[in-house]
Amino acid sequence: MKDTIILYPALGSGHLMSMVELGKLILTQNPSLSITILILTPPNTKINNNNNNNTFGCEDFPSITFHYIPPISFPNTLPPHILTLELCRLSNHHVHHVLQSISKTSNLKAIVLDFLNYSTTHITSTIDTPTYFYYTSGASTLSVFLQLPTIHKKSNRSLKEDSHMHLRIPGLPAIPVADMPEEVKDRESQSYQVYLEIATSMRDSDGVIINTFDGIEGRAVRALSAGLCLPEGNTPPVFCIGPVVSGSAKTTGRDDENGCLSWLDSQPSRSVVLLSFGSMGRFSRSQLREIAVGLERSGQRFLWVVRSELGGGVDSGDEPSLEELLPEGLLEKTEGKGLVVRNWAPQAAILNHDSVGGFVTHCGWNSVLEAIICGVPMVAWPLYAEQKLNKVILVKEMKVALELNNESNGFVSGTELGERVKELMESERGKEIRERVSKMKVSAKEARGGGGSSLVALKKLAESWKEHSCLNNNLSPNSPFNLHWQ
Ligand SMILES: O=c1ccn([C@@H]2O[C@H](COP(=O)(O)OP(=O)(O)O[C@H]3O[C@H](CO)[C@@H](O)[C@H](O)[C@H]3O)[C@@H](O)[C@H]2O)c(=O)[nH]1
Repeated sequence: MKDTIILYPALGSGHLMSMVELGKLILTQNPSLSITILILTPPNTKINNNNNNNTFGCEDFPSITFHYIPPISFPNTLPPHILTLELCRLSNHHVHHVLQSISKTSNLKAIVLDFLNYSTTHITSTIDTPTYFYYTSGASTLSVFLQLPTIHKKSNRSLKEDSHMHLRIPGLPAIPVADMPEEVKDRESQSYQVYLEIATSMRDSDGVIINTFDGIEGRAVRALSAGLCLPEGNTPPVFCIGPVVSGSAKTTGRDDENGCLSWLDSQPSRSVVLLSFGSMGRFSRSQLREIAVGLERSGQRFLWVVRSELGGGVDSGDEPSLEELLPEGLLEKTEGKGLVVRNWAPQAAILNHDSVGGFVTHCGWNSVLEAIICGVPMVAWPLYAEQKLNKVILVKEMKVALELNNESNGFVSGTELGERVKELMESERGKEIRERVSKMKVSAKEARGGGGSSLVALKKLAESWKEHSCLNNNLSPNSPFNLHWQ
């Protein structure tokens, strides 16, 4: 029987693609393993059986197979982050059946859950297969999240009541409580309970795989690995195997549907600022106009991926035109010097283009890593989730980004944006940031090269799997857990 690792990404392309890349990395170092990736189907949609290894860029990895979890129907009115968690919870009985069936023909060596799929630990805790988490953000934010159960025990106040204070965590700069994710600021909220459970599950797991490397978060990685962040002594083993980025970030792939790459070909080296805000970042019309004003004032060349708030709700597809959204004449005035594209652009390949010299980012971790491996300095404009924490690390610790001043409601003025973009591209401080990120680009390559820290961590991880002898007997159809789900 073949030794098999199960990977279970959360819903959403960022989580799925990152896990697929992790699978490829594992196989590159351990070719005798086989990998099964479980894929959640978005609620109320049909299963897409047409996807095969080619769809995920796995044509060279026949040992990776994909298993689609059948779709679940439930009201689509939940906020996206709760919907993701709920879908996983409701899919657990399917996952149990899948594990049962795979265990008949393979030695299940380990299960790797996206941290958002923590509810599947209810299943994995009943079977004798080690459970690991894949944390798709950095070591610094992981250190912060792992504190939650400790903070919860020590105080009965909500973080929102202490927003003027700072958290002191070994290996990290002082973290303003105001920059903590909104989801964990109110103890009475559902999301607070969820993140508390995620943190507890990660602490209790067999290990946490982190998409980072020593060269960018060395202090945080060392403090975390040495158990300094959790003095109670329950730090899980951590494996920093990054940077794991999508295939297109590593190549100069010419998938250029909306002409971004050919437009960049006509621009001077390192002259263009990219503005792109992840898979979900959307702005109000007034904020979009202010960005336009700021870009014009900055005098810099730009490539801007515009995504507006939807008029009639996310599902209506009701989107105003660019002409309606942007100040009159902007597109004509900036012709040749600026390119505005709608909704999506091949970001990784753009960052890899020689003409790009700066990046205004929402601080999503994949975007941060893509910028670092291309040596592109950043302006940090966090929007939601753990992005404000990433900003603190990018600005205060790694010193590869400039911070934007915003109003209490998050609104950024055109003047502020224009000044920061200009500072990044033209000032001495911008030059220092560029030099620092260029060094990190080199260390990213070293981390993943022979003898590099990430390959060493990956080897350690694979050794921990080898130690586990196959004991899948608890997956028998009569196990108490099985009865529970029937
Ligand atoms: O026009 C676009 C916009 C995005 N991307 C790609 O989409 C991914 C976006 O990932 P990321 O930067 O991590 O942003 P989110 O999609 O917002 O990621 C979620 O997941 C991340 C990893 O856990 C968290 O750090 C973020 O806060 C959370 O919002 C990246 O690979 C981008 O290259 C494109 O290719 N084109």
